[in-house]
Amino acid sequence: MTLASILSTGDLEQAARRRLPPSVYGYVSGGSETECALRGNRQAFDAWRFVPRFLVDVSRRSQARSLFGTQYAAPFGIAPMGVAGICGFDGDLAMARAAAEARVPFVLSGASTTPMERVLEQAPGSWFQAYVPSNRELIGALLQRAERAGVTVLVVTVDVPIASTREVELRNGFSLPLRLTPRLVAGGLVRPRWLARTFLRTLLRQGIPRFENFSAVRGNRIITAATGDHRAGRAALSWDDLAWVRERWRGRLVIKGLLHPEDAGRAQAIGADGLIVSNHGGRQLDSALAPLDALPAIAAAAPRLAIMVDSGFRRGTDILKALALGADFVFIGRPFMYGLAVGGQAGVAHVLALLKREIDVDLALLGCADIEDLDRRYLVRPGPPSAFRTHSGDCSCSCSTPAI
Ligand SMILES: Cc1cc2nc3c(=O)[nH]c(=O)nc-3n(C[C@H](O)[C@H](O)[C@H](O)COP(=O)(O)O)c2cc1C
Ligand SMILES: O=C(O)C(=O)c1ccccc1
Repeated sequence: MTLASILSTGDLEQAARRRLPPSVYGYVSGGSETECALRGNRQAFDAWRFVPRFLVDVSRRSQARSLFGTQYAAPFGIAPMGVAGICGFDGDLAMARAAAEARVPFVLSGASTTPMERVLEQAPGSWFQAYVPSNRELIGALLQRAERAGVTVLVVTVDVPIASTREVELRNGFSLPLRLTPRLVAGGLVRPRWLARTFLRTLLRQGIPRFENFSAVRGNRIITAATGDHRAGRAALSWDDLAWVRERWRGRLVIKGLLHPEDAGRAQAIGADGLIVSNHGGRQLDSALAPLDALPAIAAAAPRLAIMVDSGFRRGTDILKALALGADFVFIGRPFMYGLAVGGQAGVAHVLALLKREIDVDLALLGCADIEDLDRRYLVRPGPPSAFRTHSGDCSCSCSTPAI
Protein backbone atom coordinates (compact mmCIF):
# COMPACT_ATOMS: atom_id res chain seq x y z
CA MET A 1 0.00 0.00 0.00
CA THR A 2 1.48 3.34 -1.00
CA LEU A 3 1.08 6.41 1.15
CA ALA A 4 -0.98 8.09 -1.57
CA SER A 5 -3.63 5.39 -1.28
CA ILE A 6 -3.97 6.01 2.47
CA LEU A 7 -6.83 8.45 2.67
CA SER A 8 -7.48 8.57 6.41
CA THR A 9 -5.99 7.59 9.75
CA GLY A 10 -8.34 4.59 9.64
CA ASP A 11 -6.73 3.32 6.42
CA LEU A 12 -3.37 3.87 8.02
CA GLU A 13 -4.16 1.77 11.06
CA GLN A 14 -5.09 -1.15 8.80
CA ALA A 15 -1.86 -0.76 6.84
CA ALA A 16 0.21 -0.59 10.03
CA ARG A 17 -1.46 -3.70 11.36
CA ARG A 18 -0.16 -5.57 8.33
CA ARG A 19 3.35 -4.21 8.82
CA LEU A 20 3.92 -4.67 12.54
CA PRO A 21 4.41 -7.90 14.52
CA PRO A 22 1.11 -8.67 16.28
CA SER A 23 2.57 -8.07 19.72
CA VAL A 24 3.84 -4.61 18.73
CA TYR A 25 0.56 -3.68 17.05
CA GLY A 26 -1.27 -4.93 20.15
CA TYR A 27 0.91 -2.79 22.41
CA VAL A 28 0.34 0.38 20.38
CA SER A 29 -3.36 -0.02 19.59
CA GLY A 30 -4.51 -1.51 22.86
CA GLY A 31 -6.07 -0.06 25.97
CA SER A 32 -6.34 -1.29 29.55
CA GLU A 33 -8.63 -4.02 30.89
CA THR A 34 -12.05 -4.00 29.12
CA GLU A 35 -10.97 -1.13 26.85
CA CYS A 36 -14.11 0.79 27.81
CA ALA A 37 -12.11 4.01 28.13
CA LEU A 38 -10.53 3.38 24.73
CA ARG A 39 -13.91 2.91 23.03
CA GLY A 40 -15.45 5.75 25.01
CA ASN A 41 -12.89 8.19 23.63
CA ARG A 42 -14.25 7.64 20.12
CA GLN A 43 -17.90 7.56 21.17
CA ALA A 44 -17.58 10.94 22.84
CA PHE A 45 -17.04 12.63 19.48
CA ASP A 46 -20.22 11.20 17.97
CA ALA A 47 -22.36 12.80 20.65
CA TRP A 48 -21.54 16.27 19.38
CA ARG A 49 -22.72 17.54 15.98
CA PHE A 50 -21.91 20.66 14.04
CA VAL A 51 -24.44 23.24 12.96
CA PRO A 52 -22.76 24.80 9.93
CA ARG A 53 -23.22 28.38 8.83
CA PHE A 54 -23.32 29.36 5.17
CA LEU A 55 -22.87 32.40 2.95
CA VAL A 56 -19.87 33.58 4.91
CA ASP A 57 -16.60 34.17 3.08
CA VAL A 58 -14.46 31.06 3.52
CA SER A 59 -12.26 31.60 0.47
CA ARG A 60 -9.25 32.16 2.75
CA ARG A 61 -8.89 29.97 5.80
CA SER A 62 -6.54 29.90 8.75
CA GLN A 63 -5.83 27.08 11.16
CA ALA A 64 -2.67 28.63 12.61
CA ARG A 65 -2.51 28.79 16.37
CA SER A 66 -0.01 30.32 18.70
CA LEU A 67 0.90 28.61 21.92
CA PHE A 68 3.60 29.48 24.45
CA GLY A 69 4.90 32.25 22.20
CA THR A 70 5.27 30.04 19.12
CA GLN A 71 3.10 30.27 16.04
CA TYR A 72 2.17 26.74 14.94
CA ALA A 73 0.76 25.94 11.50
CA ALA A 74 -2.07 23.83 12.92
CA PRO A 75 -3.91 23.43 16.22
CA PHE A 76 -2.57 19.93 16.89
CA GLY A 77 0.71 18.16 17.61
CA ILE A 78 2.31 14.77 18.24
CA ALA A 79 1.70 13.31 21.72
CA PRO A 80 4.57 11.72 23.65
CA MET A 81 4.90 8.01 22.94
CA GLY A 82 7.48 5.73 24.50
CA VAL A 83 9.55 3.30 22.47
CA ALA A 84 8.56 4.83 19.12
CA GLY A 85 11.61 3.09 17.72
CA ILE A 86 9.72 -0.22 17.68
CA CYS A 87 7.41 1.15 14.97
CA GLY A 88 10.09 2.67 12.75
CA PHE A 89 13.85 3.07 12.66
CA ASP A 90 14.89 6.19 14.58
CA GLY A 91 11.20 6.73 15.28
CA ASP A 92 11.63 9.62 17.71
CA LEU A 93 13.77 11.57 15.28
CA ALA A 94 11.48 10.79 12.35
CA MET A 95 8.52 12.20 14.27
CA ALA A 96 10.46 15.21 15.54
CA ARG A 97 11.69 16.12 12.07
CA ALA A 98 8.31 15.65 10.40
CA ALA A 99 6.68 17.84 13.07
CA ALA A 100 9.33 20.55 12.72
CA GLU A 101 8.88 20.60 8.95
CA ALA A 102 5.11 20.89 9.31
CA ARG A 103 5.53 23.54 12.05
CA VAL A 104 3.59 21.66 14.72
CA PRO A 105 4.79 20.62 18.19
CA PHE A 106 6.34 17.22 18.88
CA VAL A 107 6.57 15.95 22.45
CA LEU A 108 9.48 13.59 23.05
CA SER A 109 8.52 10.84 25.49
CA GLY A 110 10.29 10.34 28.78
CA ALA A 111 10.09 6.64 27.92
CA SER A 112 11.82 7.06 24.57
CA THR A 113 14.91 5.26 23.40
CA THR A 114 16.60 8.32 21.89
CA PRO A 115 18.48 10.68 24.24
CA MET A 116 16.72 14.03 24.50
CA GLU A 117 19.99 15.77 23.60
CA ARG A 118 19.99 14.15 20.17
CA VAL A 119 16.36 15.05 19.45
CA LEU A 120 16.70 18.63 20.67
CA GLU A 121 19.80 19.08 18.54
CA GLN A 122 18.04 17.96 15.38
CA ALA A 123 14.61 19.43 16.11
CA PRO A 124 15.22 22.34 18.53
CA GLY A 125 11.59 23.26 19.23
CA SER A 126 10.70 19.79 20.54
CA TRP A 127 8.92 19.57 23.87
CA PHE A 128 9.93 16.98 26.46
CA GLN A 129 7.62 14.80 28.56
CA ALA A 130 9.03 13.58 31.85
CA TYR A 131 8.07 10.62 33.96
CA VAL A 132 9.00 12.24 37.24
CA PRO A 133 10.03 10.06 40.17
CA SER A 134 9.12 11.29 43.63
CA ASN A 135 12.77 11.45 44.71
CA ARG A 136 13.63 15.15 44.59
CA GLU A 137 17.32 14.64 44.01
CA LEU A 138 16.45 12.68 40.88
CA ILE A 139 13.86 15.22 39.79
CA GLY A 140 16.32 18.08 40.21
CA ALA A 141 18.95 16.33 38.12
CA LEU A 142 16.42 15.49 35.40
CA LEU A 143 15.27 19.12 35.23
CA GLN A 144 18.87 20.25 34.93
CA ARG A 145 19.51 17.79 32.15
CA ALA A 146 16.40 18.93 30.25
CA GLU A 147 17.34 22.58 30.64
CA ARG A 148 20.85 21.93 29.35
CA ALA A 149 19.45 20.00 26.40
CA GLY A 150 17.47 23.13 25.44
CA VAL A 151 13.99 21.99 26.39
CA THR A 152 11.62 24.97 26.66
CA VAL A 153 8.34 23.15 27.30
CA LEU A 154 8.30 20.42 29.95
CA VAL A 155 5.30 18.10 30.14
CA VAL A 156 4.91 16.12 33.37
CA THR A 157 2.69 13.07 33.01
CA VAL A 158 0.70 12.32 36.17
CA ASP A 159 -1.74 9.59 35.14
CA VAL A 160 0.77 6.72 35.42
CA PRO A 161 1.38 6.44 39.19
CA ILE A 162 1.91 2.74 38.44
CA ALA A 163 1.64 0.62 35.31
CA SER A 164 -1.93 -0.29 34.33
CA THR A 165 -3.15 -3.78 33.51
CA ARG A 166 -2.97 -4.29 29.79
CA GLU A 167 -4.12 -7.78 29.08
CA VAL A 168 -3.27 -7.48 25.38
CA GLU A 169 0.37 -7.07 26.32
CA LEU A 170 0.31 -9.87 28.86
CA ARG A 171 -1.31 -12.26 26.40
CA ASN A 172 1.22 -11.37 23.72
CA GLY A 173 4.17 -11.66 26.05
CA PHE A 174 5.07 -8.05 25.29
CA SER A 175 7.06 -6.23 27.95
CA LEU A 176 9.20 -3.15 28.35
CA PRO A 177 12.12 -2.63 28.35
CA LEU A 178 12.05 -4.69 25.20
CA ARG A 179 13.25 -8.26 25.48
CA LEU A 180 13.89 -10.73 22.70
CA THR A 181 11.06 -13.08 23.64
CA PRO A 182 10.17 -16.02 21.35
CA ARG A 183 6.85 -14.29 20.66
CA LEU A 184 8.55 -11.12 19.44
CA VAL A 185 11.00 -13.08 17.29
CA ALA A 186 8.16 -15.17 15.81
CA GLY A 187 6.22 -11.97 15.12
CA GLY A 188 9.27 -10.56 13.38
CA LEU A 189 9.52 -13.58 11.15
CA VAL A 190 6.01 -13.04 9.81
CA ARG A 191 6.80 -9.35 9.30
CA PRO A 192 10.15 -9.52 7.47
CA ARG A 193 10.10 -5.91 6.37
CA TRP A 194 9.73 -4.75 9.98
CA LEU A 195 12.41 -7.21 11.04
CA ALA A 196 14.93 -5.94 8.50
CA ARG A 197 14.16 -2.23 8.32
CA THR A 198 13.22 -1.48 11.89
CA PHE A 199 14.35 -4.13 14.30
CA LEU A 200 17.64 -5.46 12.91
CA ARG A 201 18.72 -2.01 11.81
CA THR A 202 18.15 -0.71 15.33
CA LEU A 203 19.81 -3.75 16.87
CA LEU A 204 22.91 -3.30 14.72
CA ARG A 205 23.18 0.35 15.57
CA GLN A 206 22.42 0.49 19.26
CA GLY A 207 21.73 -3.02 20.49
CA ILE A 208 18.43 -3.66 22.26
CA PRO A 209 16.85 -0.21 22.59
CA ARG A 210 16.79 1.07 26.14
CA PHE A 211 15.17 3.95 27.94
CA GLU A 212 17.35 7.01 27.58
CA ASN A 213 15.32 9.73 29.28
CA PHE A 214 13.93 8.32 32.49
CA SER A 215 16.63 9.86 34.56
CA ALA A 216 19.31 12.45 34.77
CA VAL A 217 22.03 10.23 33.45
CA ARG A 218 21.97 9.14 29.83
CA GLY A 219 21.43 5.43 29.56
CA ASN A 220 20.97 5.09 33.31
CA ARG A 221 18.66 2.17 33.85
CA ILE A 222 18.01 2.61 37.54
CA ILE A 223 14.61 4.07 36.92
CA THR A 224 12.68 1.60 34.85
CA ALA A 225 9.21 2.87 35.57
CA ALA A 226 7.57 0.92 32.78
CA THR A 227 8.43 -2.36 34.40
CA GLY A 228 7.04 -1.23 37.73
CA ASP A 229 10.47 -0.99 39.39
CA HIS A 230 9.76 0.34 42.89
CA ARG A 231 12.69 2.73 42.66
CA ALA A 232 10.77 4.65 40.00
CA GLY A 233 8.78 5.82 42.99
CA ARG A 234 6.13 7.62 40.98
CA ALA A 235 3.29 6.25 43.08
CA ALA A 236 4.08 8.76 45.82
CA LEU A 237 4.33 11.80 43.55
CA SER A 238 2.23 14.67 44.93
CA TRP A 239 1.09 18.22 44.26
CA ASP A 240 3.88 19.36 46.58
CA ASP A 241 6.40 17.72 44.24
CA LEU A 242 4.79 19.43 41.27
CA ALA A 243 4.96 22.78 43.07
CA TRP A 244 8.63 22.03 43.76
CA VAL A 245 9.16 21.33 40.04
CA ARG A 246 7.43 24.62 39.24
CA GLU A 247 9.82 26.54 41.50
CA ARG A 248 12.85 25.08 39.77
CA TRP A 249 11.77 24.80 36.15
CA ARG A 250 12.22 28.09 34.34
CA GLY A 251 10.57 27.02 31.08
CA ARG A 252 6.90 26.34 30.42
CA LEU A 253 5.34 23.65 32.57
CA VAL A 254 2.47 21.48 31.34
CA ILE A 255 0.69 18.82 33.42
CA LYS A 256 -0.57 15.84 31.40
CA GLY A 257 -3.28 13.40 32.36
CA LEU A 258 -5.83 15.43 34.34
CA LEU A 259 -9.59 14.86 34.08
CA HIS A 260 -11.05 16.53 37.20
CA PRO A 261 -11.82 20.27 37.25
CA GLU A 262 -10.47 20.53 40.81
CA ASP A 263 -7.15 19.13 39.63
CA ALA A 264 -7.16 21.68 36.83
CA GLY A 265 -7.71 24.38 39.45
CA ARG A 266 -4.73 23.07 41.44
CA ALA A 267 -2.55 23.02 38.34
CA GLN A 268 -3.39 26.68 37.89
CA ALA A 269 -2.79 27.40 41.57
CA ILE A 270 0.74 25.97 41.56
CA GLY A 271 1.61 28.11 38.54
CA ALA A 272 1.58 25.59 35.69
CA ASP A 273 1.36 27.11 32.22
CA GLY A 274 -0.92 24.51 30.71
CA LEU A 275 -2.47 21.12 31.03
CA ILE A 276 -3.31 18.21 28.77
CA VAL A 277 -6.72 16.74 29.53
CA SER A 278 -6.15 13.05 28.84
CA ASN A 279 -6.97 9.48 29.82
CA HIS A 280 -3.71 8.35 28.24
CA GLY A 281 -5.52 7.12 25.14
CA GLY A 282 -7.55 4.67 27.24
CA ARG A 283 -4.36 2.96 28.42
CA GLN A 284 -4.46 3.75 32.14
CA LEU A 285 -7.63 3.75 34.28
CA ASP A 286 -10.25 1.75 32.39
CA SER A 287 -13.67 3.43 32.25
CA ALA A 288 -12.05 6.82 32.77
CA LEU A 289 -14.10 9.72 31.43
CA ALA A 290 -13.46 10.70 27.82
CA PRO A 291 -11.31 13.86 27.83
CA LEU A 292 -13.69 15.54 25.37
CA ASP A 293 -16.46 15.32 27.97
CA ALA A 294 -14.18 16.69 30.68
CA LEU A 295 -13.17 19.72 28.62
CA PRO A 296 -15.88 22.32 29.30
CA ALA A 297 -15.66 22.03 33.09
CA ILE A 298 -11.85 22.02 33.01
CA ALA A 299 -11.67 25.06 30.75
CA ALA A 300 -13.96 26.85 33.19
CA ALA A 301 -11.87 25.79 36.22
CA ALA A 302 -8.51 26.93 34.84
CA PRO A 303 -9.19 29.99 32.68
CA ARG A 304 -5.57 31.20 32.83
CA LEU A 305 -4.02 27.96 31.55
CA ALA A 306 -3.46 26.73 28.03
CA ILE A 307 -5.96 23.88 27.78
CA MET A 308 -4.79 21.00 25.64
CA VAL A 309 -6.46 17.63 25.14
CA ASP A 310 -5.73 14.19 23.70
CA SER A 311 -7.18 10.65 23.47
CA GLY A 312 -9.02 9.32 20.45
CA PHE A 313 -8.58 12.21 18.00
CA ARG A 314 -8.52 10.82 14.46
CA ARG A 315 -10.20 13.41 12.21
CA GLY A 316 -10.21 17.11 11.51
CA THR A 317 -13.78 17.27 12.83
CA ASP A 318 -12.64 15.72 16.14
CA ILE A 319 -10.09 18.48 16.53
CA LEU A 320 -12.59 21.22 15.68
CA LYS A 321 -15.08 19.83 18.20
CA ALA A 322 -12.52 20.05 21.00
CA LEU A 323 -11.55 23.60 20.04
CA ALA A 324 -15.23 24.58 20.02
CA LEU A 325 -15.58 23.07 23.51
CA GLY A 326 -12.82 25.21 24.95
CA ALA A 327 -9.51 23.52 24.09
CA ASP A 328 -6.64 25.62 22.82
CA PHE A 329 -4.73 22.72 21.31
CA VAL A 330 -5.04 18.99 20.57
CA PHE A 331 -2.51 16.17 20.71
CA ILE A 332 -2.68 12.92 18.77
CA GLY A 333 -0.83 9.69 19.51
CA ARG A 334 -1.27 6.33 17.78
CA PRO A 335 -1.83 7.53 14.19
CA PHE A 336 1.73 8.83 14.15
CA MET A 337 3.08 5.47 15.31
CA TYR A 338 1.14 3.89 12.43
CA GLY A 339 2.54 6.49 10.04
CA LEU A 340 6.03 5.57 11.20
CA ALA A 341 5.34 1.87 10.71
CA VAL A 342 4.07 2.37 7.18
CA GLY A 343 6.37 5.06 5.83
CA GLY A 344 8.92 6.31 8.36
CA GLN A 345 9.28 10.09 8.42
CA ALA A 346 7.26 10.39 5.19
CA GLY A 347 4.50 8.37 6.83
CA VAL A 348 4.40 10.75 9.79
CA ALA A 349 4.37 13.72 7.40
CA HIS A 350 1.50 12.09 5.54
CA VAL A 351 -0.62 11.93 8.72
CA LEU A 352 0.15 15.56 9.50
CA ALA A 353 -0.86 16.58 5.96
CA LEU A 354 -4.06 14.49 6.03
CA LEU A 355 -5.22 16.07 9.28
CA LYS A 356 -4.33 19.58 8.18
CA ARG A 357 -6.26 19.08 4.95
CA GLU A 358 -9.28 17.72 6.81
CA ILE A 359 -9.29 20.74 9.13
CA ASP A 360 -9.06 23.07 6.16
CA VAL A 361 -12.01 21.46 4.36
CA ASP A 362 -14.03 21.23 7.59
CA LEU A 363 -13.53 24.91 8.38
CA ALA A 364 -14.90 25.84 4.95
CA LEU A 365 -17.90 23.53 5.27
CA LEU A 366 -18.57 24.77 8.79
CA GLY A 367 -18.59 28.37 7.62
CA CYS A 368 -15.77 29.41 9.92
CA ALA A 369 -12.78 30.86 8.09
CA ASP A 370 -10.52 31.19 11.12
CA ILE A 371 -10.17 28.66 13.92
CA GLU A 372 -9.81 31.59 16.31
CA ASP A 373 -13.54 32.19 15.76
CA LEU A 374 -14.61 28.66 16.60
CA ASP A 375 -16.84 28.32 19.68
CA ARG A 376 -19.77 26.49 21.22
CA ARG A 377 -22.26 28.11 18.90
CA TYR A 378 -21.15 25.76 16.15
CA LEU A 379 -22.03 22.65 18.17
CA VAL A 380 -25.12 20.86 19.40
CA ARG A 381 -25.48 17.73 21.45
CA PRO A 382 -28.57 16.09 20.10
CA GLY A 383 -30.07 13.56 22.44
CA PRO A 384 -33.23 12.40 24.09
CA PRO A 385 -35.72 13.55 25.04
CA SER A 386 -35.68 16.78 23.04
CA ALA A 387 -33.50 16.76 19.98
CA PHE A 388 -31.25 19.60 18.90
CA ARG A 389 -30.56 22.08 21.61
CA THR A 390 -27.89 24.66 21.02
CA HIS A 391 -25.27 25.28 23.64
CA SER A 392 -24.18 28.61 24.94
CA GLY A 393 -22.85 30.09 28.13
CA ASP A 394 -21.39 27.67 30.64
CA CYS A 395 -23.52 24.60 30.17
CA SER A 396 -21.52 21.45 29.81
CA CYS A 397 -23.99 18.88 28.52
CA SER A 398 -27.44 18.61 27.00
CA CYS A 399 -29.10 21.51 28.70
CA SER A 400 -31.92 23.90 28.71
CA THR A 401 -30.64 26.55 26.33
CA PRO A 402 -33.19 27.41 23.67
CA ALA A 403 -33.92 24.83 21.01
CA ILE A 404 -33.23 25.87 17.43
C1 LIG B 1 2.45 3.35 22.25
C2 LIG B 1 2.12 4.48 23.18
C3 LIG B 1 3.09 4.92 24.07
C4 LIG B 1 2.80 5.99 24.93
N1 LIG B 1 3.78 6.44 25.75
C5 LIG B 1 3.55 7.53 26.49
C6 LIG B 1 4.59 8.11 27.25
O1 LIG B 1 5.72 7.65 27.24
N2 LIG B 1 4.30 9.20 27.99
C7 LIG B 1 3.05 9.77 28.02
O2 LIG B 1 2.85 10.76 28.70
N3 LIG B 1 2.06 9.26 27.29
C8 LIG B 1 2.28 8.16 26.53
N4 LIG B 1 1.28 7.67 25.76
C9 LIG B 1 -0.03 8.35 25.73
C10 LIG B 1 -0.06 9.45 24.65
O3 LIG B 1 0.79 10.51 24.98
C11 LIG B 1 -1.46 10.02 24.47
O4 LIG B 1 -1.96 10.45 25.72
C12 LIG B 1 -2.45 9.05 23.85
O5 LIG B 1 -1.82 8.16 22.95
C13 LIG B 1 -3.52 9.83 23.11
O6 LIG B 1 -4.47 9.00 22.59
P1 LIG B 1 -4.52 8.53 21.05
O7 LIG B 1 -3.42 7.55 20.86
O8 LIG B 1 -5.86 7.90 20.96
O9 LIG B 1 -4.38 9.75 20.17
C14 LIG B 1 1.53 6.59 24.90
C15 LIG B 1 0.57 6.13 24.01
C16 LIG B 1 0.85 5.10 23.15
C17 LIG B 1 -0.20 4.66 22.17
O1 LIG C 1 2.61 2.70 26.99
C1 LIG C 1 2.33 3.77 27.53
O2 LIG C 1 1.18 4.25 27.44
C2 LIG C 1 3.32 4.52 28.29
O3 LIG C 1 3.00 5.55 28.79
C3 LIG C 1 4.70 4.03 28.45
C4 LIG C 1 5.27 4.05 29.71
C5 LIG C 1 6.56 3.57 29.87
C6 LIG C 1 7.25 3.05 28.80
C7 LIG C 1 6.70 3.06 27.54
C8 LIG C 1 5.41 3.55 27.36
